[in-house]
Amino acid sequence: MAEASTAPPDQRVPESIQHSVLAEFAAGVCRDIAGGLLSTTGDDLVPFLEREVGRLRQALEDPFALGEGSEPRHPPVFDRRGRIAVATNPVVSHRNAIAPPMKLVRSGDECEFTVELPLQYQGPPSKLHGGYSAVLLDEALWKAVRVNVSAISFTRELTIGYERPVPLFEPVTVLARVTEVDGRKTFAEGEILAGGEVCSRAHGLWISPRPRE
Ligand SMILES: CCCCC/C=C\C/C=C\C/C=C\C/C=C\CCCC(=O)SCCNC(=O)CCNC(=O)[C@H](O)C(C)(C)COP(=O)(O)OP(=O)(O)OC[C@H]1O[C@@H](n2cnc3c(N)ncnc32)[C@H](O)[C@@H]1OP(=O)(O)O
Repeated sequence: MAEASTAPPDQRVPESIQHSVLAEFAAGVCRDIAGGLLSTTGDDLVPFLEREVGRLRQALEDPFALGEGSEPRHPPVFDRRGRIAVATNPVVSHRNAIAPPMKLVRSGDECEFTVELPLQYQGPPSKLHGGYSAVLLDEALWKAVRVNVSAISFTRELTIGYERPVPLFEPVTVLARVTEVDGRKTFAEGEILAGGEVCSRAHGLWISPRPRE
Protein backbone atom coordinates (compact mmCIF):
# COMPACT_ATOMS: atom_id res chain seq x y z
CA MET A 1 0.00 0.00 0.00
CA ALA A 2 1.29 3.45 -0.88
CA GLU A 3 2.10 5.72 2.03
CA ALA A 4 0.01 8.81 2.70
CA SER A 5 1.29 12.08 1.38
CA THR A 6 0.31 15.69 1.73
CA ALA A 7 1.55 16.43 -1.78
CA PRO A 8 -1.03 18.28 -3.91
CA PRO A 9 -2.85 16.36 -6.68
CA ASP A 10 -0.83 15.58 -9.79
CA GLN A 11 2.42 15.75 -7.83
CA ARG A 12 2.83 12.09 -6.90
CA VAL A 13 1.94 9.01 -8.92
CA PRO A 14 1.72 5.93 -6.68
CA GLU A 15 2.14 3.36 -9.48
CA SER A 16 4.52 2.88 -12.37
CA ILE A 17 3.88 4.44 -15.78
CA GLN A 18 3.63 0.89 -17.19
CA HIS A 19 0.87 -0.07 -14.76
CA SER A 20 -1.08 3.13 -15.45
CA VAL A 21 -0.76 2.58 -19.21
CA LEU A 22 -1.77 -1.07 -18.74
CA ALA A 23 -4.89 -0.09 -16.77
CA GLU A 24 -5.95 2.38 -19.47
CA PHE A 25 -5.23 -0.17 -22.21
CA ALA A 26 -7.32 -2.77 -20.32
CA ALA A 27 -10.18 -0.25 -20.06
CA GLY A 28 -9.92 0.22 -23.85
CA VAL A 29 -10.13 -3.56 -24.40
CA CYS A 30 -13.21 -3.65 -22.11
CA ARG A 31 -14.81 -0.92 -24.28
CA ASP A 32 -14.02 -2.85 -27.46
CA ILE A 33 -15.51 -6.01 -25.94
CA ALA A 34 -18.65 -4.11 -24.88
CA GLY A 35 -19.14 -2.80 -28.44
CA GLY A 36 -18.14 -6.07 -30.11
CA LEU A 37 -20.63 -8.11 -28.05
CA LEU A 38 -23.38 -6.04 -29.70
CA SER A 39 -22.08 -6.37 -33.26
CA THR A 40 -20.64 -9.90 -33.26
CA THR A 41 -22.96 -12.91 -33.39
CA GLY A 42 -22.98 -16.65 -33.97
CA ASP A 43 -19.75 -18.27 -35.13
CA ASP A 44 -17.88 -14.95 -35.03
CA LEU A 45 -18.40 -14.52 -31.31
CA VAL A 46 -15.77 -16.94 -29.99
CA PRO A 47 -12.96 -15.78 -32.35
CA PHE A 48 -13.82 -12.17 -31.47
CA LEU A 49 -13.54 -12.84 -27.74
CA GLU A 50 -10.34 -14.85 -28.24
CA ARG A 51 -8.80 -11.92 -30.12
CA GLU A 52 -9.70 -9.45 -27.39
CA VAL A 53 -8.51 -11.71 -24.58
CA GLY A 54 -5.34 -12.31 -26.64
CA ARG A 55 -4.66 -8.56 -26.80
CA LEU A 56 -4.95 -8.38 -23.05
CA ARG A 57 -2.76 -11.46 -22.51
CA GLN A 58 -0.08 -10.03 -24.80
CA ALA A 59 -0.14 -6.75 -22.88
CA LEU A 60 0.24 -8.62 -19.59
CA GLU A 61 3.18 -10.60 -20.95
CA ASP A 62 5.00 -7.49 -22.12
CA PRO A 63 3.62 -4.32 -20.50
CA PHE A 64 6.77 -2.42 -21.52
CA ALA A 65 5.85 -2.82 -25.20
CA LEU A 66 2.62 -0.93 -24.42
CA GLY A 67 4.21 1.81 -22.38
CA GLU A 68 7.03 2.48 -24.84
CA GLY A 69 7.10 6.27 -25.13
CA SER A 70 3.46 6.63 -24.09
CA GLU A 71 2.14 8.49 -21.07
CA PRO A 72 -0.99 7.50 -19.15
CA ARG A 73 -3.80 10.04 -19.58
CA HIS A 74 -5.10 9.67 -16.03
CA PRO A 75 -2.48 8.25 -13.65
CA PRO A 76 -3.62 7.97 -10.02
CA VAL A 77 -2.67 10.91 -7.83
CA PHE A 78 -2.72 11.68 -4.14
CA ASP A 79 -5.70 13.85 -3.27
CA ARG A 80 -5.55 16.79 -0.89
CA ARG A 81 -5.94 14.48 2.11
CA GLY A 82 -3.11 12.23 0.95
CA ARG A 83 -5.37 9.39 -0.21
CA ILE A 84 -4.85 7.67 -3.54
CA ALA A 85 -7.32 9.05 -6.04
CA VAL A 86 -8.14 7.21 -9.26
CA ALA A 87 -9.95 9.23 -11.94
CA THR A 88 -13.33 7.46 -11.88
CA ASN A 89 -15.23 9.98 -14.03
CA PRO A 90 -17.65 7.96 -16.23
CA VAL A 91 -17.38 10.39 -19.17
CA VAL A 92 -13.74 11.46 -19.46
CA SER A 93 -11.55 9.00 -17.54
CA HIS A 94 -9.44 6.79 -19.80
CA ARG A 95 -9.28 4.33 -16.92
CA ASN A 96 -13.07 3.96 -16.68
CA ALA A 97 -14.27 1.36 -19.19
CA ILE A 98 -17.75 2.88 -19.35
CA ALA A 99 -16.38 6.31 -20.38
CA PRO A 100 -16.20 6.69 -24.23
CA PRO A 101 -13.86 8.61 -23.19
CA MET A 102 -14.71 12.21 -24.13
CA LYS A 103 -11.49 14.23 -24.63
CA LEU A 104 -10.86 17.84 -23.66
CA VAL A 105 -9.41 19.72 -26.66
CA ARG A 106 -9.56 23.30 -25.39
CA SER A 107 -10.29 24.86 -22.06
CA GLY A 108 -10.87 28.51 -21.15
CA ASP A 109 -13.85 30.85 -21.61
CA GLU A 110 -15.22 28.07 -23.79
CA CYS A 111 -14.43 24.37 -23.28
CA GLU A 112 -14.30 22.07 -26.28
CA PHE A 113 -14.39 18.28 -26.20
CA THR A 114 -14.32 15.63 -28.89
CA VAL A 115 -15.79 12.15 -28.65
CA GLU A 116 -16.67 9.22 -30.89
CA LEU A 117 -19.50 7.05 -29.61
CA PRO A 118 -19.51 3.32 -30.35
CA LEU A 119 -22.46 0.94 -30.44
CA GLN A 120 -22.97 0.57 -26.70
CA TYR A 121 -24.33 4.14 -26.60
CA GLN A 122 -26.94 3.53 -29.30
CA GLY A 123 -30.55 4.68 -28.90
CA PRO A 124 -32.18 4.94 -32.37
CA PRO A 125 -30.28 2.94 -35.04
CA SER A 126 -26.76 4.42 -35.48
CA LYS A 127 -27.73 7.39 -33.26
CA LEU A 128 -26.84 8.32 -29.71
CA HIS A 129 -29.24 7.55 -26.86
CA GLY A 130 -30.73 10.88 -25.71
CA GLY A 131 -29.97 10.27 -22.06
CA TYR A 132 -26.34 9.91 -22.99
CA SER A 133 -26.37 13.27 -24.81
CA ALA A 134 -27.39 14.74 -21.46
CA VAL A 135 -24.46 12.95 -19.79
CA LEU A 136 -21.97 14.46 -22.27
CA LEU A 137 -23.45 17.93 -21.91
CA ASP A 138 -23.61 17.73 -18.09
CA GLU A 139 -19.92 16.90 -18.01
CA ALA A 140 -18.93 19.59 -20.55
CA LEU A 141 -20.95 22.37 -18.91
CA TRP A 142 -19.71 21.31 -15.46
CA LYS A 143 -16.13 21.57 -16.76
CA ALA A 144 -16.75 25.10 -18.09
CA VAL A 145 -18.09 26.03 -14.65
CA ARG A 146 -15.11 24.32 -12.93
CA VAL A 147 -12.61 26.20 -15.10
CA ASN A 148 -14.24 29.60 -14.62
CA VAL A 149 -15.48 29.52 -11.01
CA SER A 150 -13.18 28.58 -8.14
CA ALA A 151 -15.74 26.90 -5.83
CA ILE A 152 -16.80 23.33 -6.70
CA SER A 153 -20.39 23.34 -8.01
CA PHE A 154 -22.98 20.66 -8.60
CA THR A 155 -25.58 20.40 -11.32
CA ARG A 156 -28.92 21.71 -10.02
CA GLU A 157 -30.85 22.11 -13.28
CA LEU A 158 -30.07 20.81 -16.77
CA THR A 159 -32.33 21.31 -19.78
CA ILE A 160 -31.61 19.58 -23.09
CA GLY A 161 -33.05 20.37 -26.51
CA TYR A 162 -32.75 17.58 -29.06
CA GLU A 163 -32.68 19.21 -32.52
CA ARG A 164 -31.06 16.48 -34.62
CA PRO A 165 -29.88 12.97 -33.81
CA VAL A 166 -26.25 12.67 -32.71
CA PRO A 167 -24.48 10.14 -34.96
CA LEU A 168 -22.46 7.22 -33.62
CA PHE A 169 -19.11 6.10 -35.08
CA GLU A 170 -17.83 9.57 -36.05
CA PRO A 171 -16.18 12.39 -34.10
CA VAL A 172 -18.60 14.86 -32.56
CA THR A 173 -17.76 18.11 -30.79
CA VAL A 174 -19.16 19.24 -27.44
CA LEU A 175 -18.87 22.95 -26.57
CA ALA A 176 -19.64 24.61 -23.23
CA ARG A 177 -19.40 28.06 -21.67
CA VAL A 178 -20.47 30.00 -18.60
CA THR A 179 -23.16 32.63 -19.25
CA GLU A 180 -23.64 34.17 -15.80
CA VAL A 181 -22.23 34.00 -12.28
CA ASP A 182 -24.49 35.13 -9.45
CA GLY A 183 -23.06 34.38 -6.02
CA ARG A 184 -23.13 30.59 -5.50
CA LYS A 185 -25.09 30.15 -8.75
CA THR A 186 -23.42 29.70 -12.13
CA PHE A 187 -25.39 29.41 -15.36
CA ALA A 188 -23.87 27.64 -18.36
CA GLU A 189 -24.85 26.54 -21.86
CA GLY A 190 -23.47 24.31 -24.56
CA GLU A 191 -24.04 22.21 -27.66
CA ILE A 192 -23.23 18.89 -29.28
CA LEU A 193 -22.23 19.37 -32.95
CA ALA A 194 -21.76 16.85 -35.75
CA GLY A 195 -20.48 17.87 -39.18
CA GLY A 196 -20.67 21.51 -38.06
CA GLU A 197 -24.41 21.30 -37.26
CA VAL A 198 -25.95 21.60 -33.80
CA CYS A 199 -27.62 18.35 -32.72
CA SER A 200 -28.39 19.11 -29.06
CA ARG A 201 -28.36 22.21 -26.91
CA ALA A 202 -28.16 22.46 -23.14
CA HIS A 203 -28.46 25.11 -20.50
CA GLY A 204 -28.36 24.71 -16.79
CA LEU A 205 -27.58 25.89 -13.30
CA TRP A 206 -24.66 24.86 -11.11
CA ILE A 207 -24.65 25.70 -7.40
CA SER A 208 -21.74 25.54 -5.00
CA PRO A 209 -22.88 24.25 -1.61
CA ARG A 210 -23.44 26.88 1.02
CA PRO A 211 -20.34 27.10 3.28
CA ARG A 212 -20.77 25.19 6.57
CA GLU A 213 -21.88 27.44 9.46
C1 LIG B 1 -7.13 19.56 -9.25
C2 LIG B 1 -8.11 19.77 -8.13
C3 LIG B 1 -9.41 19.09 -8.36
C4 LIG B 1 -10.18 19.18 -7.09
C5 LIG B 1 -11.49 18.50 -7.30
C6 LIG B 1 -12.01 18.22 -5.98
C7 LIG B 1 -13.15 17.69 -5.77
C8 LIG B 1 -14.07 17.36 -6.86
C9 LIG B 1 -15.33 17.03 -6.21
C10 LIG B 1 -16.35 16.79 -6.86
C11 LIG B 1 -16.40 16.77 -8.31
C12 LIG B 1 -17.82 16.91 -8.63
C13 LIG B 1 -18.36 16.55 -9.77
C14 LIG B 1 -17.66 15.92 -10.89
C15 LIG B 1 -18.52 14.98 -11.52
C16 LIG B 1 -19.47 15.27 -12.42
C17 LIG B 1 -19.53 16.46 -13.24
C18 LIG B 1 -20.93 16.71 -13.70
C19 LIG B 1 -21.72 17.46 -12.65
C20 LIG B 1 -22.67 16.59 -11.89
O1 LIG B 1 -23.25 15.70 -12.43
S1 LIG B 1 -22.92 16.89 -10.22
C21 LIG B 1 -24.02 15.54 -9.71
C22 LIG B 1 -25.49 15.85 -9.88
N1 LIG B 1 -25.92 16.90 -9.00
C23 LIG B 1 -26.22 16.71 -7.71
O2 LIG B 1 -26.15 15.62 -7.21
C24 LIG B 1 -26.64 17.96 -6.94
C25 LIG B 1 -27.72 17.62 -5.92
N2 LIG B 1 -28.15 18.86 -5.33
C26 LIG B 1 -27.53 19.40 -4.26
O3 LIG B 1 -26.63 18.80 -3.66
C27 LIG B 1 -27.99 20.75 -3.83
O4 LIG B 1 -29.20 21.09 -4.44
C28 LIG B 1 -26.95 21.86 -4.14
C29 LIG B 1 -25.68 21.64 -3.28
C30 LIG B 1 -26.58 21.86 -5.63
C31 LIG B 1 -27.53 23.21 -3.79
O5 LIG B 1 -28.09 23.09 -2.51
P1 LIG B 1 -28.38 24.41 -1.64
O6 LIG B 1 -29.23 23.99 -0.48
O7 LIG B 1 -27.12 25.12 -1.34
O8 LIG B 1 -29.24 25.24 -2.68
P2 LIG B 1 -30.47 26.17 -2.45
O9 LIG B 1 -31.74 25.43 -2.59
O10 LIG B 1 -30.23 27.00 -1.20
O11 LIG B 1 -30.34 27.15 -3.73
C32 LIG B 1 -29.25 28.07 -3.82
C33 LIG B 1 -29.74 29.28 -4.59
O12 LIG B 1 -30.12 28.84 -5.92
C34 LIG B 1 -31.47 29.24 -6.22
N3 LIG B 1 -32.05 28.25 -7.13
C35 LIG B 1 -32.25 26.94 -6.93
N4 LIG B 1 -32.76 26.36 -8.01
C36 LIG B 1 -32.86 27.35 -8.94
C37 LIG B 1 -33.31 27.38 -10.27
N5 LIG B 1 -33.75 26.28 -10.86
N6 LIG B 1 -33.23 28.54 -10.93
C38 LIG B 1 -32.77 29.67 -10.35
N7 LIG B 1 -32.32 29.70 -9.06
C39 LIG B 1 -32.40 28.58 -8.38
C40 LIG B 1 -32.14 29.27 -4.85
O13 LIG B 1 -33.29 30.07 -4.86
C41 LIG B 1 -31.03 29.87 -3.99
O14 LIG B 1 -30.94 31.24 -4.30
P3 LIG B 1 -30.61 32.32 -3.15
O15 LIG B 1 -29.28 31.93 -2.53
O16 LIG B 1 -30.59 33.62 -3.85
O17 LIG B 1 -31.72 32.17 -2.14
